[in-house]
Amino acid sequence: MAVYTHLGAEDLARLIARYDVGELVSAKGIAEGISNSNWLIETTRGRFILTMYERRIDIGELPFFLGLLDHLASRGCAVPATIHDRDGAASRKVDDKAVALIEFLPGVSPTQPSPEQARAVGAALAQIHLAARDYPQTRRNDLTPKDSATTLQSHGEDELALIDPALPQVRERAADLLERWPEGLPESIIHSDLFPDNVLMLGEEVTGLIDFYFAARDMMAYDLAVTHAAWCFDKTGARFDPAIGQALVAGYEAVRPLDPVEREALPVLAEGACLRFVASRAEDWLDTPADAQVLRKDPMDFVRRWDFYAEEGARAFA
Ligand SMILES: Nc1ncnc2c1ncn2[C@@H]1O[C@H](COP(=O)(O)OP(=O)(O)OP(=O)(O)O)[C@@H](O)[C@H]1O
Ligand SMILES: N[C@@H](CCO)C(=O)O
Repeated sequence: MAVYTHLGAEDLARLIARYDVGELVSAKGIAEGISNSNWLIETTRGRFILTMYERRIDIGELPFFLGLLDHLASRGCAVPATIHDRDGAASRKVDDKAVALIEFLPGVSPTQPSPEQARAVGAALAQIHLAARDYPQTRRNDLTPKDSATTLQSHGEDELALIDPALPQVRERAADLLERWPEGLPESIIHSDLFPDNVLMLGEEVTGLIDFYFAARDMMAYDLAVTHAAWCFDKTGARFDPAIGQALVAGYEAVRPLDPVEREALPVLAEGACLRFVASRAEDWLDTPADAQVLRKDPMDFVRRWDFYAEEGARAFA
C-alpha cells in the first residue's frame, strides 16, 4: 500500500498543469513503497513520478533532498532529477501536503542480485559520494549508532522481547559498539539506505538510485557498509554471499579507492549499519498496530547480520 491520499482526476490535471510537462494522459498509484504516496504519471511528453510526502519526512528538509537529486543528476549520476514547476519551485503544496514531480527512470529492482549487478551498484554508490562532495547543503545524520542505541534504550526489555526474546540483548551490544565506533573517516553526503529496492536496474546496468530521504552527511565507508549489509545476505540474514560482497566493494573501489583506514573499519561500520536497521525496524514494529495493512520488517534479520559481522567481519571484507 503506498497511496495514502486520494487525488481526483481534476486535482491531478490541475497539479500537472502547474508544470511544463504536457497534458495529463494517465495517473496510476504505485503499490510499492511505505513512507509516501507515489503515482506514475503519463503526459503527452513522457512519464514522471509524483510523490506526496506523507510521513517521516520533515517538509523543511525537502529542499535538501530535492536539491541533492538535481545536483547528482547534473553531474551524470543515475539519479532522477526534480521537475521544477512553472515558477521554478521543486515542490508544491496540495492542500496541506507537499508534492514533488520527479523524472521517471526505467528499470526494475533486483530481488536476487548477481555479483555483476552488485559491482555496478558499488560503482554507482562511489559516483554519488564523489559527486556530492561539493553539494552546498548539508544535513545531520539522525540515525547514527548513538541515535540508534538511544532508540533501543528508550524501549523497555519487555517491550523489545515482545518482538523477539533475543532482542533486548542488543542494547548491551550497542553500548559496546559505541566504544569502538571510528571517527574522522572521509565524509560526503551518503544515501544511507541503498537496499536493492532503492536501485533500478536494466540487466547489469544501474538506471536509477532512488529514495534519498535518509541522505545525510556522514562517513562514505559507512554507506558502503550499509549497502553491503543490505545486498549480501538472504532476506533473513542467515546466509552471506561472499561473491556479492567482493563484487560490491570492488565496484566501489574501481571508482573511489578506499583509504587503508576505511578498509580496516568496514567490519565495525557494518555492525553499525546492522544496529541502525535493528533499531529503526524495532521502532517501526512497536509503532505499527499488529492488524495494520503495512508489512512489518523483522529487526532480527539484522541481528543475524550483526552476529555475522561481529564473528566474520574481518574475513568478509578481506
Ligand atoms: N524516479 C523513479 N523512476 C521510476 N520509478 C520510480 C521512481 N521513484 C520511485 N519509483 C517507483 O516507485 C516505487 C516506490 O518508491 P519509493 O521506494 O521511493 O517509495 P517510498 O514510499 O517513498 O519509500 P519507502 O518504501 O522506502 O518507504 C519504487 O519501488 C519504484 O518502483
Ligand atoms: N530499508 C530499511 C527501511 C528504511 O529505513 C529497512 O529495510 O529496514
